[in-house]
Amino acid sequence: MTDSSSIRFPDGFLWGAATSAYQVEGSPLADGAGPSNWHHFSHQPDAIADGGTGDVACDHYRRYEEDVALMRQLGLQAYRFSVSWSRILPEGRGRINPAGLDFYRRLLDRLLEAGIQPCATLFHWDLPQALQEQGGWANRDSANWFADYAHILFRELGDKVPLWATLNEPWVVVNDGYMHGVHAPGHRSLDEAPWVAHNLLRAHALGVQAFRADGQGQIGLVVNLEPKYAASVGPDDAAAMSRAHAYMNRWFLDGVMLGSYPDELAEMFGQHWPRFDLADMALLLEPFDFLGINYYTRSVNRDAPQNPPPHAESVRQEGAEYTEMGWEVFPEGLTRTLQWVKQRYGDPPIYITENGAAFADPPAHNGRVADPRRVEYLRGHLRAAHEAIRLGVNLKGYFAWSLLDNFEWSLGYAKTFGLVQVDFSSQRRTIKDSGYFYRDVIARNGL
Ligand SMILES: OC[C@@H]1[C@@H](O)[C@H](O)[C@@H](O)c2nc(CNc3ccccc3)cn21
Repeated sequence: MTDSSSIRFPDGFLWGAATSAYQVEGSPLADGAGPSNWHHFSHQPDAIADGGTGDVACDHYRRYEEDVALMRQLGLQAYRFSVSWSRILPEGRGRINPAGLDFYRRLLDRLLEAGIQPCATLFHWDLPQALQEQGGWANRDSANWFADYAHILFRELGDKVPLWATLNEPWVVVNDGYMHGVHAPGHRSLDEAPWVAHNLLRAHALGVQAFRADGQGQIGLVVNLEPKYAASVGPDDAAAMSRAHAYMNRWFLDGVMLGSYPDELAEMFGQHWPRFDLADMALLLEPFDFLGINYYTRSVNRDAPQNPPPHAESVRQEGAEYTEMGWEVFPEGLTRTLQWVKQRYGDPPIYITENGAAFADPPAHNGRVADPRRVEYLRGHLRAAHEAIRLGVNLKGYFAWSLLDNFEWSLGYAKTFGLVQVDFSSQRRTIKDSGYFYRDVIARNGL
């Protein structure tokens, strides 16, 4: 039963949609750009479910003006995108590629002309391959490479970007790229993973310091959070839930908000968990302006001692609705997560920087794409976000994931999250029913 009571968000609440460079741009080597580790990884045999790569994607590098026009049609107030590091610095550091900067200047100018606020993420997983070959995030120098890159963007683009994010979801880089090997660079190393996490957070902190010296506007960190539940009332499953919570939700936020890592991590990594310098942990506390939270689902966990950290596995819930990603539709988890962040980390300003769902959409017919499940997913999560505001959470805005159907990393192009359908054979865009629903939400500033 859909709750039909109308709700209104606070005046000035920011409504946007999000993408990332490697998932939408295509033209990965155009105009002097260097290869990223995702360009390298996606071209490895069997790395991507459907054999897809980011070589073309949504062709956004060339069609960005058409896509900004779509954003205007949707009435977006903001657009969250990421900058391809290897377009700016083809070797990851040193020589700057002016054509790379020029692309983002053109995109920013079109956005500002359209009255759309840019929200730029510096790193959304696509590390220059040249730096990956020097150890990537496992190399302690990576934090300095990132700070130098950030400094260039703040200097060259800073007058056009009011909202910056340093990193998108460091947890996924560690978990998928270094623990399970299903994302670039495809490593499986209990020794590398803790150092990669630490260097990512050092990079974030040095990036914020660079911003304080050269930037304008506000800067934040984007993390993915999932509320963890126990599959049973037994102690083993309760402990598994606690480990899973520490591993996904607390690892990075405790690091940058509390200056320490959860004790459970040293316990679950054992001899693989390093001793971190106190000076490093003090650096991590560099204050930033907002927290970006990416919310999609919850997970229900049971003990799984045979698994790598967190020695837990998720349990499918009978009777629950699931998306094409196998993620339970659980909007109440968003309210709970936002409240948890408020209470644990001192009520920071928060943007929901990603929320959305992959469903099997029908092909466009007569200029329409019926995606009722996505409409209901968005409706339910917007209600949950509003409930969090009612409970006192300092929620400043919401970005739907995603503006466009796009390259879903190791899953290729089969999983579609867009408010706008992309026919990848013709590159034709069609606004889905969920896009028109979201347009009306923005126009009403509510439901
Ligand atoms: O999977 C949908 C999106 C993805 O396209 C974005 O690039 C990325 O920022 C993103 N993060 C999540 C949520 N976190 C997550 C959890 C487990 C594995 C992978 C991602 C979902 N998504």
